Amino acid sequence: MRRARLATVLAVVGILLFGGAASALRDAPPTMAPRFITDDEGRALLLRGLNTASSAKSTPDGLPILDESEVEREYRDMGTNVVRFLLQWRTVEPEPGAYDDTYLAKVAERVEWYGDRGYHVILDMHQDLYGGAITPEGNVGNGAPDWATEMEGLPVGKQDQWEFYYLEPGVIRAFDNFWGTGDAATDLMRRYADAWGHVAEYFADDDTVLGYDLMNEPWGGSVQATAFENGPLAALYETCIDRIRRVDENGWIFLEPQAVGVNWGLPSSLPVFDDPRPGEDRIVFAPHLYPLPMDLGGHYDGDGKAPVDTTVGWWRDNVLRVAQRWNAPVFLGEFGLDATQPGGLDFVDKIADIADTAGMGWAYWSSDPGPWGPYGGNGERQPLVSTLDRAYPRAIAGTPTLIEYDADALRLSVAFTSVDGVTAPTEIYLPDVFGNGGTVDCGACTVSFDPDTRILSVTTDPTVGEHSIVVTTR
Ligand SMILES: CN(C)c1ccc(C(=O)NC[C@H]2N[C@H](CO)[C@@H](O)[C@@H]2O)cc1
Repeated sequence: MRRARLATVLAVVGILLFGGAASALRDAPPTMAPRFITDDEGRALLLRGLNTASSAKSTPDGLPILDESEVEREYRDMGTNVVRFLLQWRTVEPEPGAYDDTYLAKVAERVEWYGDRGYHVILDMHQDLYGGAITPEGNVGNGAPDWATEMEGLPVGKQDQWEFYYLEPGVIRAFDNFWGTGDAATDLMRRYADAWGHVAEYFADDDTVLGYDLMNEPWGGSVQATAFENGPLAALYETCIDRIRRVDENGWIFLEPQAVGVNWGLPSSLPVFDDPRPGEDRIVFAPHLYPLPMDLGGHYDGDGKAPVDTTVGWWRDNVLRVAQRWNAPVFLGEFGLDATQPGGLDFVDKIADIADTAGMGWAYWSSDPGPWGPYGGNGERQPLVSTLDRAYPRAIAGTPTLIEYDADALRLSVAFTSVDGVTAPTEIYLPDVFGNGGTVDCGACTVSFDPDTRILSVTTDPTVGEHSIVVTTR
């Protein structure tokens, strides 16, 4: 088994190196996402937040272990403005065609906790390894309900590394039957899309729900890469978009590429999707980032930094190429690590800096207590809190052209071009260390600071084309 695993690793590394080299030979990508998610005032949103929460994968009710005081604490400590909130298909639709609105009401209650604090909520239909029914104990996979899990008696052998369950015959068959790429032509994809239609109808009028992340880290089973992304995955997304747009014309729709390869920096070949809504498309490219050198046990320190920097560079360029091809915003739905490992906080800083300059939103994986999260097992604040507590422009009154935060110098620089009809102020979150509103250089503008929310509002003249705002400590 060890030889097989080594072969797998070497094959993956080889694919990655080839993919990276190929990436380097392609046209230079843009330096910033071509579009941004916008709010009702037309401002460009820069979303910063957490995934809440992995615990939802295993709770009987499919809800994250969370109370309102933890939402309050997250805002007070880190000033975040988005949450990627995990849903489970198993609890949305516990029986075929029977939707659990009691569960959705509990989700809505939690959405309100965030909305009361100025957050946007992205609903993530989460899965890992298809669903709980892939093993008798139900403690390996999550997402799909048992009734939608058709393994046809194929085995799922015990694996000491969870990722290897994806290669087990029973898991592959479950995915193939979902995608309709196996022998059994099932209607599971349609049921999944109908479930999204129900969720979207339930939240269509909830202004706190920004949109819908259609499937977490899709896996094609026996169909992989371009054949998967351009085949069954594209078909699922098109069907879900249709169901959602029948009931919600305004929710943003977050589409993830396949996880394998793209999480590490290889290019996605997802096709361009049509959004039938009136007005501008509201489709967001929503990849995850987990550099392979770190997935293989490397740390972001010493000699370990260079290979991570290289693959993260490929990831950024390939993601921006898709964003350019789609003319879409980018939301990094997951990045994270054991932040207590050597270089862990430097890695988080690096990714947050890249997302700033590329105009990408992000949700850190995850809010769950433990070494990956901002709080420890006893709720104690960990160094990651300060790393995530960054100044950032939550909402920008135009098209951003520069977003840069120097965490050492404590200086935030924002530049943007005015957009007709956008007159609401640019809103900037400032950590405590900036003092009461910081020192603002913004030319002819007016500023106000709310010491409770720590939001600096900068009103600029919409008749002036270009604007620059630099904030330093008071
Ligand atoms: C083989 N396949 C399909 C695979 C392998 C590895 C990951 C992964 O590490 N994902 C990163 C994190 N994302 C999930 C939650 O979305 C976490 O459980 C993982 O740590 C995904 C898929």
